[in-house]
Amino acid sequence: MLSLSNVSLKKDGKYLLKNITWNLNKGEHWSILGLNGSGKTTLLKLINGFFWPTEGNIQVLGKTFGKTSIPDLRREIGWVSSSLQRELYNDPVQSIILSGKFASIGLYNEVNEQDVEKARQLMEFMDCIHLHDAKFNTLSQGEQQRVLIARALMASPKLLLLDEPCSGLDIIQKEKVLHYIEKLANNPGGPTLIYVTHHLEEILPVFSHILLIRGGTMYNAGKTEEILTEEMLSNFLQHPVTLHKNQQRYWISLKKKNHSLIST
Ligand SMILES: Nc1ncnc2c1ncn2[C@@H]1O[C@H](COP(=O)(O)OP(=O)(O)OP(=O)(O)O)[C@@H](O)[C@H]1O
Repeated sequence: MLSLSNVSLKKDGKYLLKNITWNLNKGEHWSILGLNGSGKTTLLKLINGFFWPTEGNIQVLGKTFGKTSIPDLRREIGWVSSSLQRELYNDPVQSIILSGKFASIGLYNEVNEQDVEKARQLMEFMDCIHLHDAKFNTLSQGEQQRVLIARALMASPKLLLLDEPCSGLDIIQKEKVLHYIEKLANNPGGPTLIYVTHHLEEILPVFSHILLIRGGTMYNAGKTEEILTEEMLSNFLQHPVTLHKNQQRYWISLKKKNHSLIST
Protein backbone atom coordinates (compact mmCIF):
# COMPACT_ATOMS: atom_id res chain seq x y z
CA MET A 1 0.00 0.00 0.00
CA LEU A 2 2.80 2.38 1.00
CA SER A 3 6.51 1.88 1.14
CA LEU A 4 9.23 4.40 1.96
CA SER A 5 12.77 3.21 1.75
CA ASN A 6 15.61 5.32 3.22
CA VAL A 7 13.74 8.49 2.40
CA SER A 8 15.26 11.86 3.26
CA LEU A 9 14.15 15.36 2.41
CA LYS A 10 16.45 18.34 2.50
CA LYS A 11 15.42 21.97 2.10
CA ASP A 12 17.68 25.01 2.26
CA GLY A 13 20.55 22.75 3.29
CA LYS A 14 18.62 21.30 6.25
CA TYR A 15 17.17 17.82 6.62
CA LEU A 16 13.43 17.99 7.33
CA LEU A 17 13.19 14.20 7.18
CA LYS A 18 16.06 11.78 7.50
CA ASN A 19 16.29 8.13 6.55
CA ILE A 20 12.65 7.11 6.88
CA THR A 21 11.91 3.46 6.11
CA TRP A 22 8.25 2.63 6.57
CA ASN A 23 5.87 0.02 5.18
CA LEU A 24 2.12 0.20 5.47
CA ASN A 25 0.16 -2.86 4.39
CA LYS A 26 -3.46 -3.20 3.32
CA GLY A 27 -5.80 -3.74 6.25
CA GLU A 28 -3.72 -1.54 8.61
CA HIS A 29 -4.72 1.91 9.78
CA TRP A 30 -1.83 4.04 11.08
CA SER A 31 -1.48 6.99 13.37
CA ILE A 32 1.57 9.24 13.28
CA LEU A 33 2.52 10.83 16.59
CA GLY A 34 5.09 13.55 17.10
CA LEU A 35 5.61 16.90 18.78
CA ASN A 36 5.31 20.26 17.00
CA GLY A 37 7.76 20.60 14.13
CA SER A 38 8.78 16.92 14.16
CA GLY A 39 7.99 16.44 10.45
CA LYS A 40 4.50 14.89 10.43
CA THR A 41 2.94 17.18 7.82
CA THR A 42 6.12 17.07 5.75
CA LEU A 43 5.85 13.27 5.68
CA LEU A 44 2.25 13.50 4.43
CA LYS A 45 3.35 15.99 1.76
CA LEU A 46 5.92 13.47 0.55
CA ILE A 47 3.28 10.72 0.32
CA ASN A 48 1.04 13.10 -1.61
CA GLY A 49 3.82 14.09 -4.01
CA PHE A 50 3.83 17.75 -2.93
CA PHE A 51 7.46 17.31 -1.86
CA TRP A 52 9.98 15.20 -3.72
CA PRO A 53 12.48 13.09 -1.73
CA THR A 54 16.10 14.17 -1.85
CA GLU A 55 17.14 10.57 -1.25
CA GLY A 56 15.39 7.21 -1.18
CA ASN A 57 12.40 5.58 -2.86
CA ILE A 58 8.68 6.00 -2.38
CA GLN A 59 5.91 3.68 -3.52
CA VAL A 60 2.30 4.66 -2.91
CA LEU A 61 -0.61 2.38 -3.85
CA GLY A 62 1.76 0.23 -5.86
CA LYS A 63 3.07 3.19 -7.92
CA THR A 64 6.72 4.14 -7.78
CA PHE A 65 7.57 7.86 -7.60
CA GLY A 66 9.48 8.86 -10.70
CA LYS A 67 7.66 6.28 -12.83
CA THR A 68 4.08 7.40 -12.32
CA SER A 69 1.89 10.45 -12.84
CA ILE A 70 1.62 12.24 -9.49
CA PRO A 71 -1.65 14.10 -10.42
CA ASP A 72 -3.25 10.71 -11.28
CA LEU A 73 -1.97 9.20 -8.05
CA ARG A 74 -3.28 12.14 -6.04
CA ARG A 75 -6.80 11.36 -7.23
CA GLU A 76 -6.58 8.13 -5.26
CA ILE A 77 -5.45 9.90 -2.10
CA GLY A 78 -7.80 11.93 0.07
CA TRP A 79 -6.34 14.71 2.15
CA VAL A 80 -7.90 16.54 5.07
CA SER A 81 -5.83 19.37 6.49
CA SER A 82 -6.36 22.76 8.08
CA SER A 83 -4.83 24.52 5.05
CA LEU A 84 -7.89 23.38 3.05
CA GLN A 85 -10.16 24.91 5.68
CA ARG A 86 -8.75 28.35 4.88
CA GLU A 87 -8.99 27.95 1.09
CA LEU A 88 -12.60 26.75 0.96
CA TYR A 89 -13.76 29.73 2.91
CA ASN A 90 -16.98 30.90 1.27
CA ASP A 91 -18.44 28.01 -0.75
CA PRO A 92 -21.66 26.16 0.09
CA VAL A 93 -21.24 22.74 1.69
CA GLN A 94 -22.74 20.70 -1.15
CA SER A 95 -20.46 22.18 -3.81
CA ILE A 96 -17.42 21.77 -1.54
CA ILE A 97 -18.20 18.08 -1.19
CA LEU A 98 -18.83 17.71 -4.95
CA SER A 99 -15.53 19.47 -5.72
CA GLY A 100 -13.80 16.58 -3.94
CA LYS A 101 -14.43 14.48 -7.06
CA PHE A 102 -12.03 16.73 -8.97
CA ALA A 103 -9.75 17.61 -6.04
CA SER A 104 -10.39 21.26 -6.96
CA ILE A 105 -10.78 24.34 -4.80
CA GLY A 106 -14.19 25.49 -6.06
CA LEU A 107 -16.55 23.55 -8.34
CA TYR A 108 -15.83 24.22 -12.00
CA ASN A 109 -16.62 20.83 -13.55
CA GLU A 110 -20.02 19.47 -14.53
CA VAL A 111 -21.51 17.03 -12.08
CA ASN A 112 -24.09 14.35 -12.83
CA GLU A 113 -27.00 12.89 -10.87
CA GLN A 114 -24.85 10.08 -9.46
CA ASP A 115 -22.36 12.62 -8.13
CA VAL A 116 -25.13 14.56 -6.40
CA GLU A 117 -26.52 11.33 -4.93
CA LYS A 118 -23.06 10.28 -3.73
CA ALA A 119 -22.53 13.70 -2.12
CA ARG A 120 -25.92 13.31 -0.40
CA GLN A 121 -24.96 9.87 0.95
CA LEU A 122 -21.63 11.20 2.22
CA MET A 123 -23.35 14.13 3.92
CA GLU A 124 -25.63 11.60 5.63
CA PHE A 125 -22.69 9.41 6.59
CA MET A 126 -20.83 12.36 8.10
CA ASP A 127 -23.99 13.81 9.65
CA CYS A 128 -23.92 17.10 7.77
CA ILE A 129 -26.89 16.71 5.39
CA HIS A 130 -28.74 19.48 7.27
CA LEU A 131 -25.91 21.86 6.34
CA HIS A 132 -25.90 21.27 2.59
CA ASP A 133 -26.73 24.86 1.59
CA ALA A 134 -24.79 26.54 4.39
CA LYS A 135 -21.68 28.58 3.62
CA PHE A 136 -18.54 26.86 4.85
CA ASN A 137 -17.34 29.88 6.85
CA THR A 138 -20.54 29.91 8.90
CA LEU A 139 -19.99 26.34 10.18
CA SER A 140 -18.42 25.38 13.48
CA GLN A 141 -14.91 23.90 13.26
CA GLY A 142 -16.26 20.42 14.01
CA GLU A 143 -18.84 20.74 11.23
CA GLN A 144 -16.13 22.01 8.87
CA GLN A 145 -13.97 18.97 9.62
CA ARG A 146 -16.86 16.59 8.90
CA VAL A 147 -17.52 18.39 5.60
CA LEU A 148 -13.82 18.13 4.67
CA ILE A 149 -13.80 14.41 5.38
CA ALA A 150 -16.94 13.97 3.22
CA ARG A 151 -15.21 16.00 0.48
CA ALA A 152 -12.14 13.79 0.62
CA LEU A 153 -14.33 10.68 0.33
CA MET A 154 -16.09 11.98 -2.80
CA ALA A 155 -13.30 10.63 -5.03
CA SER A 156 -13.46 7.20 -3.27
CA PRO A 157 -9.79 7.39 -2.26
CA LYS A 158 -7.87 4.25 -1.41
CA LEU A 159 -5.78 6.17 1.08
CA LEU A 160 -7.02 8.97 3.34
CA LEU A 161 -4.55 11.30 5.05
CA LEU A 162 -5.99 13.08 8.08
CA ASP A 163 -3.70 15.84 9.30
CA GLU A 164 -4.75 16.80 12.83
CA PRO A 165 -8.49 16.76 12.02
CA CYS A 166 -9.39 17.43 15.66
CA SER A 167 -7.15 20.42 16.14
CA GLY A 168 -9.03 23.33 17.70
CA LEU A 169 -12.13 21.28 18.54
CA ASP A 170 -13.81 21.20 21.94
CA ILE A 171 -14.22 17.83 23.63
CA ILE A 172 -17.73 17.21 22.25
CA GLN A 173 -16.87 18.18 18.67
CA LYS A 174 -13.66 16.20 18.87
CA GLU A 175 -15.45 13.03 19.97
CA LYS A 176 -18.01 13.54 17.18
CA VAL A 177 -15.29 13.76 14.53
CA LEU A 178 -13.50 10.76 16.05
CA HIS A 179 -16.75 8.80 15.99
CA TYR A 180 -17.07 9.35 12.21
CA ILE A 181 -13.42 8.47 11.67
CA GLU A 182 -13.97 5.22 13.56
CA LYS A 183 -17.07 4.51 11.48
CA LEU A 184 -15.03 5.10 8.34
CA ALA A 185 -12.18 2.87 9.49
CA ASN A 186 -14.62 0.06 10.24
CA ASN A 187 -16.38 0.43 6.90
CA PRO A 188 -15.39 -2.55 4.72
CA GLY A 189 -14.18 -1.21 1.37
CA GLY A 190 -13.37 2.17 2.95
CA PRO A 191 -9.96 3.82 2.59
CA THR A 192 -6.81 3.03 4.53
CA LEU A 193 -6.32 5.79 7.09
CA ILE A 194 -3.23 7.69 8.18
CA TYR A 195 -4.03 9.92 11.13
CA VAL A 196 -1.56 12.58 12.22
CA THR A 197 -1.77 13.98 15.72
CA HIS A 198 0.17 15.13 18.76
CA HIS A 199 -2.58 14.03 21.12
CA LEU A 200 -2.37 10.44 22.29
CA GLU A 201 -6.00 10.25 23.37
CA GLU A 202 -7.10 10.70 19.73
CA ILE A 203 -5.57 7.38 18.79
CA LEU A 204 -8.64 5.20 18.39
CA PRO A 205 -8.49 1.41 18.75
CA VAL A 206 -8.99 1.13 14.95
CA PHE A 207 -5.46 2.49 14.50
CA SER A 208 -3.65 -0.82 14.57
CA HIS A 209 -0.21 0.69 14.00
CA ILE A 210 1.68 3.80 14.99
CA LEU A 211 4.73 5.68 13.79
CA LEU A 212 6.61 7.88 16.24
CA ILE A 213 8.49 10.73 14.62
CA ARG A 214 11.02 13.00 16.33
CA GLY A 215 13.25 15.64 14.79
CA GLY A 216 12.51 14.40 11.25
CA THR A 217 13.56 10.84 12.02
CA MET A 218 11.47 7.78 12.64
CA TYR A 219 11.81 7.02 16.33
CA ASN A 220 9.84 3.78 16.17
CA ALA A 221 6.98 2.15 14.29
CA GLY A 222 4.86 -0.94 14.79
CA LYS A 223 1.74 -2.28 16.43
CA THR A 224 0.09 0.37 18.61
CA GLU A 225 -0.15 -1.76 21.76
CA GLU A 226 3.53 -2.71 21.51
CA ILE A 227 4.78 0.82 20.90
CA LEU A 228 2.62 2.73 23.37
CA THR A 229 4.27 1.90 26.68
CA GLU A 230 5.30 4.26 29.45
CA GLU A 231 8.96 3.47 28.89
CA MET A 232 8.83 4.03 25.14
CA LEU A 233 6.92 7.30 25.43
CA SER A 234 9.14 8.61 28.24
CA ASN A 235 12.19 8.01 26.05
CA PHE A 236 10.45 9.38 22.97
CA LEU A 237 9.36 12.59 24.70
CA GLN A 238 12.57 12.78 26.75
CA HIS A 239 10.42 13.32 29.80
CA PRO A 240 8.99 10.75 32.26
CA VAL A 241 5.30 10.11 31.65
CA THR A 242 2.42 8.22 33.19
CA LEU A 243 0.31 6.31 30.70
CA HIS A 244 -3.07 4.78 31.30
CA LYS A 245 -5.72 3.18 29.17
CA ASN A 246 -9.39 3.94 29.54
CA GLN A 247 -12.14 2.76 27.19
CA GLN A 248 -9.46 1.38 24.86
CA ARG A 249 -7.87 4.82 24.48
CA TYR A 250 -4.51 6.02 25.79
CA TRP A 251 -4.14 8.95 28.17
CA ILE A 252 -0.82 10.45 29.09
CA SER A 253 0.44 12.92 31.66
CA LEU A 254 3.89 14.24 32.34
CA LYS A 255 5.52 13.21 35.62
CA LYS A 256 7.10 15.99 37.64
CA LYS A 257 10.82 16.10 37.09
CA ASN A 258 13.13 16.59 40.05
CA HIS A 259 14.76 19.95 39.49
CA SER A 260 18.20 20.36 40.96
CA LEU A 261 19.12 23.79 42.29
CA ILE A 262 20.92 25.98 39.80
CA SER A 263 24.27 26.92 41.23
CA THR A 264 25.20 30.54 40.91
N1 LIG B 1 8.76 24.16 2.72
C1 LIG B 1 9.57 24.16 3.77
N2 LIG B 1 10.79 24.73 3.71
C2 LIG B 1 11.62 24.74 4.78
N3 LIG B 1 11.30 24.18 5.98
C3 LIG B 1 10.11 23.61 6.09
C4 LIG B 1 9.17 23.56 5.01
N4 LIG B 1 8.05 22.89 5.43
C5 LIG B 1 8.28 22.56 6.72
N5 LIG B 1 9.50 22.99 7.12
C6 LIG B 1 10.12 22.77 8.46
O1 LIG B 1 10.12 21.36 8.70
C7 LIG B 1 9.90 21.10 10.09
C8 LIG B 1 8.75 20.12 10.22
O2 LIG B 1 7.54 20.77 9.86
P1 LIG B 1 6.14 19.99 9.83
O3 LIG B 1 5.09 20.97 9.43
O4 LIG B 1 6.28 18.77 9.03
O5 LIG B 1 5.98 19.59 11.38
P2 LIG B 1 4.75 18.94 12.12
O6 LIG B 1 5.28 17.75 12.85
O7 LIG B 1 3.61 18.71 11.20
O8 LIG B 1 4.42 20.07 13.19
P3 LIG B 1 3.03 20.59 13.86
O9 LIG B 1 2.59 19.50 14.80
O10 LIG B 1 3.48 21.80 14.60
O11 LIG B 1 2.06 20.88 12.77
C9 LIG B 1 9.66 22.44 10.75
O12 LIG B 1 10.86 22.84 11.38
C10 LIG B 1 9.30 23.37 9.60
O13 LIG B 1 9.69 24.69 9.86
